[in-house]
Amino acid sequence: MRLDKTLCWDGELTVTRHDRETGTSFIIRLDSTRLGPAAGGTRAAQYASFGEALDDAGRLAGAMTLKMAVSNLPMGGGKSVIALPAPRNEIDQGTWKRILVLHAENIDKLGGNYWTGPDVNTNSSDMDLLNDTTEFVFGRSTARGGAGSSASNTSLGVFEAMKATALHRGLGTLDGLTVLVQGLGAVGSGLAVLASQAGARLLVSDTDSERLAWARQAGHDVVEIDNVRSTPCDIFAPCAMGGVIDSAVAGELPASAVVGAANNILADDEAGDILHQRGVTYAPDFVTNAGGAFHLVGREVLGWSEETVGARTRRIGDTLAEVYSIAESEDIDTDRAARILARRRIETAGTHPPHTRTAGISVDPKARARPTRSPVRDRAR
Ligand SMILES: NC(=O)c1ccc[n+]([C@@H]2O[C@H](COP(=O)([O-])OP(=O)(O)OC[C@H]3O[C@@H](n4cnc5c(N)ncnc54)[C@H](O)[C@@H]3O)[C@@H](O)[C@H]2O)c1
Repeated sequence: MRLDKTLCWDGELTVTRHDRETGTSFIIRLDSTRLGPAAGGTRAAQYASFGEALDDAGRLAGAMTLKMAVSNLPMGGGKSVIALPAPRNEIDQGTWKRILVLHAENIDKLGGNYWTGPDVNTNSSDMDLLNDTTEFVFGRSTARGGAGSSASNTSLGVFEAMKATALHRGLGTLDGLTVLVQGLGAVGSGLAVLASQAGARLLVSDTDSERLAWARQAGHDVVEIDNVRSTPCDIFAPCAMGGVIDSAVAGELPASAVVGAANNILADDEAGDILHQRGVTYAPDFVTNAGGAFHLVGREVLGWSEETVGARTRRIGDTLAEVYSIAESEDIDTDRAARILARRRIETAGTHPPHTRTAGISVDPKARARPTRSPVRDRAR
């Protein structure tokens, strides 16, 4: 039998559904539940084909497995993709609500083996709506018992990663170093404040003029968008979007280290290797930006206190030290080293038997709002 490449994905489970009324396709992929229930956001986007949407869900679910494992979170990796019939901003409120209710039904049927949160084109209000139907949701609004924005904790984690990387690279503390932050959004602006308080000189870049005005007022120097990757600095911090370092950029980047919040900073496999050959220390993004997961999953799924979330986030520097040690001893790039560390943690963990996974992570019932309405459960009654 000849199978399409997208169907030969070797994760644990793929769930798909199509809604003829709205023309929407739903995909949930569970890459691994070895460490606990799979967790990963819900991405809503238009795709050229169903295969492309399946591939995206699989790739993103795999990245979540690595992020959870390397961060020692008792969760696996999964991801949802909602393949929309039109751009998100052209979908009316009624249609969007129907789409979310159907998605929530799909999640609920997985019985706690998959938890979701916000991602591209979904936000905390959407998570509240999902939570009307299923309890397996994090990233809800504070009014609904959610943990609120994860951005400031992500900034803290990236800051810890930056300090650890500067030390590892022989640059000492951040005091006096030049840090270039690309993207002054929720995470980048918080990072800029922390790095500046630690004595770093800030270079910043953004497409938004209001954010640049804020930066100028704070005394930071602005770099033109097109010059970001050719401006010399000690630490380059991509905090806008992924794919900013391809092999060509890696070969020329005038920085000693790269430490940012953006997901998938490296555009291709060679980029990490080239940075390694050139002695540019790259802090793998799925290690540095885990503060967001600690905040949302920690508070809303695992029932952690704010103190525990903070303590776990400050240990991101220790995880990076382990990654750097593996990279040095095996003479490999740091991205590969982080994947090795994640896989070691997955392989040494016991397999969770089915139906005990949710119990195994001690979900705090007080931290959870029961769904007000569950079409799936209501039908079962
Ligand atoms: N928020 C979190 O907790 C979290 C957690 C993990 C990873 N991340 C990742 O970190 C990154 C930043 O997240 P955020 O929540 O701050 O997003 P955000 O949307 O608040 O900020 C992004 C900023 O980048 C700017 N920008 C866009 N294109 C740009 C460009 N070409 N050059 C310079 N600036 C540009 C935007 O104007 C905006 O200010 C994203 O890639 C996100 O996926 C965020």
